[in-house]
Amino acid sequence: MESKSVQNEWSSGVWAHLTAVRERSPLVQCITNFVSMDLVANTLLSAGASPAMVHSVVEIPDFTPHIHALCVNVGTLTPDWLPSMKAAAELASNLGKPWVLDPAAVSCSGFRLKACLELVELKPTVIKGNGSEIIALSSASPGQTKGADSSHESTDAIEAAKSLAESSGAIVAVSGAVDIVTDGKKVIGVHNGTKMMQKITATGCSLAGLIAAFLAIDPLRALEATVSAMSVFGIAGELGEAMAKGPGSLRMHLIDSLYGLDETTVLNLVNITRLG
Ligand SMILES: Nc1ncnc2c1ncn2[C@@H]1O[C@H](COP(=O)(O)OP(=O)(O)O)[C@@H](O)[C@H]1O
Ligand SMILES: Cc1ncsc1CCOP(=O)(O)O
Ligand SMILES: [Mg+2]
Repeated sequence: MESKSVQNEWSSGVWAHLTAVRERSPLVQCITNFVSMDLVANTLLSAGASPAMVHSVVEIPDFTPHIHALCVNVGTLTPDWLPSMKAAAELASNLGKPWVLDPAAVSCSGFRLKACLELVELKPTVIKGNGSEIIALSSASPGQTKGADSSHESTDAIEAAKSLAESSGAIVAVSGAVDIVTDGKKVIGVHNGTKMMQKITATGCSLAGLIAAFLAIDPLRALEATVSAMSVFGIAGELGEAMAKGPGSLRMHLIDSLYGLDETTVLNLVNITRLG
């Protein structure tokens, strides 16, 4: 159990990050899958950020220099999308802009795994996946696939996450019942969220987009910004579930709750611990 003062430090950090996103409204470029475009954009808007789903390779040289952060998600990857992802990632890295890689459903095919390994070479600030995705990417081998869903607990992926963080230089975030965030040494657990979030497609993708927005306002503290984004999204899910009748209405209430989050609620509900 964390001491009260450590918990308070995390809670006030989470609130400070959310306030900064609302005040500064960072521009977040998302090259994401077709399933998730709507929910990712609406999640970013509700949090106070400004989403732009710009993915054509011909637009990247003009547009990417203006963004504050980038999110790349391979959930519906085809060969013609990969050059855009690489161009945007490379430009973001060269310009010192933070970017997030979501290796969604990385185990679907050898093509997707190779693409993700190539994207990792372009130095993402954060890699966010579910347990199965992080285990597959870390070992560079696909294993069994359940598509975009995880067949592992996030806690099964702690060693894989640490090893991927060490080899890539990225912060690695594993979503699940407990969200795990590591820089390869420190391991932080975020205990916010609700099981029903798994029953809404693209909540993991939306979380990756939200992490990009939080990185935009605190790029030098990528681990803390990632922890804050995960906690905020989880709290919105918890509040949303209390009003929801099922996944359909949770989707709506999650967005509304994220939009309406206030300081007292955030300070009361943040649940973050050091796991290692
Ligand atoms: N069993 C659970 N309990 C609480 N929160 C969960 C649970 N499973 C997933 N979540 C939350 O749902 C969101 C999406 O995570 P996840 O389902 O792991 O992503 P993905 O859709 O990429 O597999 C995260 O905010 C995560 O914390
Ligand atoms: C169902 C599906 N199929 C390809 S991408 C995708 C969405 C995955 O979203 P998430 O990773 O947030 O569950
Ligand atoms: Mg996912």
